Amino acid sequence: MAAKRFPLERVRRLLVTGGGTGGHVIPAITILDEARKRGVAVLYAGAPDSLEERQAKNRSIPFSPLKVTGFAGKGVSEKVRALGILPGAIRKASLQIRAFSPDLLIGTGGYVQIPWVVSAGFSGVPVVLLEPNAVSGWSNRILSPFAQIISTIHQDAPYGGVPVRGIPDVGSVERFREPLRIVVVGGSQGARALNEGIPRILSDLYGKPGVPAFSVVHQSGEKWLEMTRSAYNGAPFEVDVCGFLENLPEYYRTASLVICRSGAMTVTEVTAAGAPAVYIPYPHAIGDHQRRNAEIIANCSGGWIWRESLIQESGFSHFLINVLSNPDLLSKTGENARLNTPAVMVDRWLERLSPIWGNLSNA
Ligand SMILES: CC(=O)N[C@H]1[C@@H](OP(=O)(O)OP(=O)(O)OC[C@H]2O[C@@H](n3ccc(=O)[nH]c3=O)[C@H](O)[C@@H]2O)O[C@H](CO)[C@@H](O)[C@@H]1O
Repeated sequence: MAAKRFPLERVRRLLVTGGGTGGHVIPAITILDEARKRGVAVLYAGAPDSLEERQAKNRSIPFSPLKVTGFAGKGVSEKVRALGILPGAIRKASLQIRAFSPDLLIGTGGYVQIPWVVSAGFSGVPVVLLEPNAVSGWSNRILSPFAQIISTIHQDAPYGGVPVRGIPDVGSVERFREPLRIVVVGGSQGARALNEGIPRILSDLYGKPGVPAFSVVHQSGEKWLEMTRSAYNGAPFEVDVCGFLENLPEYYRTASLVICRSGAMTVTEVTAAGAPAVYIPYPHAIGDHQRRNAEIIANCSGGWIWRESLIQESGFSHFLINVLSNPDLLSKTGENARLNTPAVMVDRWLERLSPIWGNLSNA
């Protein structure tokens, strides 16, 4: 079969930058994999000894490490140190950009992208920034003057949507047959509050009148793995606790209920899979962006939001009993989520950029 045309056909050399957390790394890898499949020369730029470097190495994607420090939420002295590193980092990024000579740079977020986006902007390389959150992150906000396109989560915006590797086929999935499958996900680093709270809550409600039998998969983050495993000791149901799960969308595809944080990619993948979910936003996220991510879906009746500080109260257990015993409600909620997902197949997302890219390269 003939290879599909690369949507940005004038792009022969693509530089992607962005990292720090899974929410920035996963879309970067998705875009890089797709471009490489189309015969485009790629380079991934991020921090040394990081999740992005490990993911690039696992896939043999050429990686350019550059040390930068974050500013947001830091004290004054750390901010000054971060600013001090920046000019040198911008110089190094400029040299790398000159050597690699990309036709396009795509930034997927995080402070690691700053020197690359600034250098690309000054070198006349077109820049696309992806913002997968409902509220713009600080690095995207300060970098926006360097970008030709800022891609947002809004499907109806000209360059909107969040690129994913696949939209799960859920046609034949029987989500609500007993035992139900509950998937608990804390995000790329895990979530302490979910690891500490959810095992006891689920253990207590198992076997309550009206609650169907269920099994649990719990992604804890590597750091909390042992603690979370012991929190499930003696649980009356089948449970699998993992630090990191390689193919989370596959778990969402068959989940009866997901209990999770509301990081941008988590919301994108859960909704793309049509999974009903209880979102428990990280309360200290900058600008409360996790709450805003979840609100977009909850406002379409595609999920529920619970405040972290309330999950230990009896109201949360009653809520879980109510939804678990109501397959119609679960099913309708999952369907609403799927209809309102920000997820777009990565090739389609790249195609959406084509018109402006065509104009730029003719300019
Ligand atoms: C605490 C915090 O500030 N978190 C931020 C971080 O979250 P975080 O890094 O947790 O990001 P997301 O929830 O957006 O995405 C996690 C990504 O990692 C993948 N994954 C995760 C766990 C695992 O075991 N296996 C796996 O593959 C998921 O499939 C997903 O693609 O970046 C997001 C994107 O800007 C933000 O919205 C979040 O607020």
